[in-house]
Formats: sequence, structure tokens, C-alpha cells
Amino acid sequence: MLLKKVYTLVFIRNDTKILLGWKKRGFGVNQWNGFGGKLEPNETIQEAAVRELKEECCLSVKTADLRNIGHLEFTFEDDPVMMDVRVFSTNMYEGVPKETEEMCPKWFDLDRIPFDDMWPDDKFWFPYMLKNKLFYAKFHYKGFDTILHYNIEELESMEDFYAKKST
Ligand SMILES: CNc1ncnc2c1ncn2[C@@H]1O[C@H](COP(=O)(O)OP(=O)(O)OP(=O)(O)O)[C@@H](O)[C@H]1O
Repeated sequence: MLLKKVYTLVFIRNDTKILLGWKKRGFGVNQWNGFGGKLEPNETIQEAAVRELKEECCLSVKTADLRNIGHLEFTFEDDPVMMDVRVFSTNMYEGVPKETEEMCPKWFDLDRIPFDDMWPDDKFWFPYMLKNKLFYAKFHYKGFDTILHYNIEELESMEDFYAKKST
């Protein structure tokens, strides 16, 4: 049986640039990614997304300004835990990105995303995000470098997707 752990992943972007963070420790260390992490007890997914963004790069966003743009599921060979990742995006934020103990933030042009130094799955679903399409993708890994199989689909609505998922 698969155990599910919920994570957030937040991208700050405008029409030409996206903010990524260089992960300095822990899961996904030494790679660029969005900002996020595990849910703490008694917080909503949106609250967790806001908290992690603040903790990791010192930017403030309002929960209402976060758009849920996709859902990712990661499984790893011989690991019973499925990572269930809610992806958010916004261009509304306050503050200036600052380096923290966990992440070093940097703006990238949308046509210069450093996929070679990111999770291998990112190159598959980033194109959906960059074209403002909603997506649902699943990736099954062997170790952390090899994707054994994956599936990705465009969604019409995240609300409909989650409504169907919970039935
Ligand atoms: C496997 N392919 C993947 N592709 C893209 N993104 C991935 C990912 N796998 C995990 N992620 C994201 O990486 C962050 C990890 O968070 P992580 O540091 O473990 O969480 P948290 O900050 O709570 O941990 P601490 O216990 O405080 O270190 C979190 O945003 C999560 O969505």
C-alpha cells in the first residue's frame, strides 16, 4: 500500500522570468527548484505554501494570490511513500528574494531554465506551466536520477480534478 505525503511547490514568475532557488540542503540538494516543502499539522496546503516561500526566500504572498496550476505524484522504486505535490504560481508578492539557510534564489529568463541542474521530471511538466496550462503528472523513479515511467496530462480545471480524485 502507498502512503501519501503532501508537499507544496511555489513558482514566482512574470511574463519573462521565473524565480528558482538553489537547494542547499536536504531532499533535492544541489539543484534548482521552486520553493516548498511538507505540510505541518493543522495547516492548509495554501498556508504551507505561503510559509515555505517565506522561510526559503523571504518573500511574502497572500494565500488568495496563489494559483494552483498543477498536481505531481512521485513514487520511487522500493519506497512505499508517494509524494503528492501541489504546484502553485503567482506574480503577486512582496519583498526581495533573499538567500536563506535552505535556498539561494535567482531569477531565470523563461527560455534559459537550467534543466540540467534540476529534477529530471521538471523538463517534462515545466512546458505546461510555462504555457499556462494546468497539468497532472506522475513519475516513477529508480533512485533519484532515472525515471522508469511517467504520464502527463493537461487538465481543464484543478477543482474538477480534485473533486474527481476524492470520490
Ligand atoms: C522527485 N521530483 C521532484 N521534482 C520537483 N520537485 C520536487 C520533487 N521532489 C520533491 N520536490 C519538491 O522539493 C521540495 C522538497 O521539500 P523538503 O525540503 O523535503 O521539505 P521541507 O522544507 O518541509 O523539509 P525539511 O524537513 O524542513 O528539510 C518540495 O517543494 C517538493 O515539492
